[in-house]
Amino acid sequence: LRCSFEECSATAEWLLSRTEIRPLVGIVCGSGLGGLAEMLKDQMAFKYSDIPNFPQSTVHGHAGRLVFGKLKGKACVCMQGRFHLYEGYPIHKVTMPMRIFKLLGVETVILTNAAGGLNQDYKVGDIMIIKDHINMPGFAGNNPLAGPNDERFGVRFPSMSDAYDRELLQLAQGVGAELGFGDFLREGVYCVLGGPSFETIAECRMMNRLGADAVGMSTVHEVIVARHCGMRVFALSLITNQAVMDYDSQEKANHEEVLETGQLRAKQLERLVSNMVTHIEHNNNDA
Ligand SMILES: O=P(O)(O)O[C@@H]1C[C@H](O)[C@@H](CO)O1
Ligand SMILES: Nc1nc2[nH]cnc2c(=O)[nH]1
Repeated sequence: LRCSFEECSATAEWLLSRTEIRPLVGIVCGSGLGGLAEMLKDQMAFKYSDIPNFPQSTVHGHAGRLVFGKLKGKACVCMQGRFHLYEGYPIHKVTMPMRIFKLLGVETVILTNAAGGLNQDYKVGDIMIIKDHINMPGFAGNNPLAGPNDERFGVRFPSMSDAYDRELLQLAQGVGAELGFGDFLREGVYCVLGGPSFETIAECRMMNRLGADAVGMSTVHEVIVARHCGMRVFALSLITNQAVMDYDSQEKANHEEVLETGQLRAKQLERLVSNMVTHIEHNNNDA
């Protein structure tokens, strides 16, 4: 079976036998946002290539390491590099790390990504808290839960109307306001596409009309699998570029700009995430 319970358990046990850290929070770093992992203290890092059954990172800006450590005293695990559909991985491989998180004991997942801004009020450098998503590959049947369902992970038909935890969203708003980030902190809808080509002008206009505020190539698949197995989810997008909506514009989306904007806002993003982590409540606080 693809990414079966047994396969995921073997990977989780391999990791648990090599570190004493028992993470309650799992973090995923988006393009150019790998600095988040560097915040962890008492680090223990594994290269993806050394972890049994783990995919490899192939994208510039995604280091390919799983880092365990403490963030302000809280045990965390951080993916420094994620997997995308356009790398050629089947969708269940893209999301497999969420099941590993679950089997490591993670209760809360924090996902980050770099995204293009569709909302005309957004500026490059804005941080958008994701309140909901539009799953374009899902419309075409490409859902990470397609195939036989293993009840040990979750139910056949999981709800997605509560995908993004509202308490965590409130917490992020509060922490953001305390840090003085109000001017560039937003809340909106993220739309995922398969990539790797960036979208056309007509596609951007369409998504905007459909209610999307930002567009990207990740996160949603991971959210679905994380929710399926009962972890709480918080996600945010760094708006690294304005989606091109106008035929008179000479702008063109490019990955270099995405990584550069990541660097500009990295420190603020790290502060937002680390301050949030200190406030997250867990059922099991003995790790
Ligand atoms: O992993 P994320 O979603 O942050 O990466 C985005 C989407 C593409 O992988 C890349 C495009 O620049 O950034
Ligand atoms: N699809 C998509 N992904 C992105 N990641 C960062 N910027 C963009 C963008 O404009 N479009």
